[in-house]
Amino acid sequence: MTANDKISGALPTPTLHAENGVLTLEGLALPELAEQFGTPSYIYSKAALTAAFESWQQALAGRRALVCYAVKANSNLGILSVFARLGAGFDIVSGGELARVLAAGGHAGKVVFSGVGKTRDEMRQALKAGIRCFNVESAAELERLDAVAGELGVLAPVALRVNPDVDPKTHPYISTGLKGNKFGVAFADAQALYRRAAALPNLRISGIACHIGSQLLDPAPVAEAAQKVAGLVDRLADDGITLDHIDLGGGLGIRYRDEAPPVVADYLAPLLKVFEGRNEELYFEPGRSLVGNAGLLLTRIEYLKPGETKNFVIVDAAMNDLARPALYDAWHEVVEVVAPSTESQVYDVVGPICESGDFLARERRLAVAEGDLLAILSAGAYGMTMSSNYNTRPRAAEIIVDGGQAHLVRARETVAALFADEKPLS
Ligand SMILES: Cc1ncc(COP(=O)(O)O)c(C=O)c1O
Ligand SMILES: N[C@@H](CCCC[NH3+])C(=O)O
Repeated sequence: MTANDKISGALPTPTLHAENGVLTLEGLALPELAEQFGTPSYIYSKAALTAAFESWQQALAGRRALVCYAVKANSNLGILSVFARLGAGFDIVSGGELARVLAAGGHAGKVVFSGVGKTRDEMRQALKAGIRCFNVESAAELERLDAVAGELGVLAPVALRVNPDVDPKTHPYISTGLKGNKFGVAFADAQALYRRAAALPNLRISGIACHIGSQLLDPAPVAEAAQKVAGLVDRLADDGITLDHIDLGGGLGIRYRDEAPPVVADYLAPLLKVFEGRNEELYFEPGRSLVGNAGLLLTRIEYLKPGETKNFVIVDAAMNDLARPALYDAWHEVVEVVAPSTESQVYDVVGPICESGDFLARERRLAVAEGDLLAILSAGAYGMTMSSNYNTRPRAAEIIVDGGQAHLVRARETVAALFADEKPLS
């Protein structure tokens, strides 16, 4: 077995390699990045981000379509600027995300605004910026948007997010298109709501949207939802309501462990078949599939702690940095950054936070010693964006590597900054 084999087998990030027994991302050695930027740090590969975006664009070539990156997956300005330059649109769920997109050089005219709880302020902000479309999620929101647009003297472009009641066969916390979910308007109510929207003076009906869930590995439920939506679009046309776009949401899954998600072209094929011969522009809102495997979390081992029933590796990253394992029992591959020379043992990889749920991985065979580095893979999506300051832990630094250069795109937080806006009671 070579030193490289000892690090790992197939790595899910296309630009992550083992070279002479050391993990490198776009040719940059992870131990040197740890020296330069400290740990824990999120490290992303621009080439991997670009390749992921291009696979969407290639799969949609020849079709009028807009890929709106779902900002919630990773909202760092560096990441957003990469996608903005590649021509992406953006799917946002808050005024904060809109501000980020604009600060990163994204165009408001390519922004769609999803979410069930848009405030009046957020509506005003988005209308003034001139976003492409509001994905409206309830009757009450429709009325509010009409009123806010009326006050500003503008027309609000709208799509209704419909709930097609299709089972996406994913984790219950991240399925969004079933009847019991808070998202979207009931399919059966959609036609009447479109008629209502058409009667409101300050709305311009633009499209229809749906999103059934995340980490989808099977294209069939999405195609089923698309079929339902296409039927509804035809019934709306019979009512004299014509739509210029159909937004099919995000959801394509990635490989964390041994999943076999379809490549983008195979995921889209059954969907595109549904829309063959139709003229509506298609929008997509992928998040995870664009960033998930373009990033990793680099962490250093503080202690090895043999336990009574299990062994622990205590690292300097924790559930505040990467919440997915604690929240969903999600699996992230953990890899030694330097080919090990010691014997392996089975460990739980845990952080310093005072919660038994503070684990990053459980029951992993690792050959490690105090001070070694570990890479937690597939951490580019819903990693940093779901991080917190629990236990007054400053959040990690974020770095984008690009063709041999490493760019710090978010400095590590300082403890002082964490309570700068607080004061003791006088
Ligand atoms: C409306 C909407 N669009 C897009 C996404 C992005 O999903 P994913 O990261 O699974 O592609 C989500 C999250 O599930 C969402 O709720
Ligand atoms: N946060 C979830 C995905 C949520 C999708 C948002 N609609 C995850 O880490 O898998």
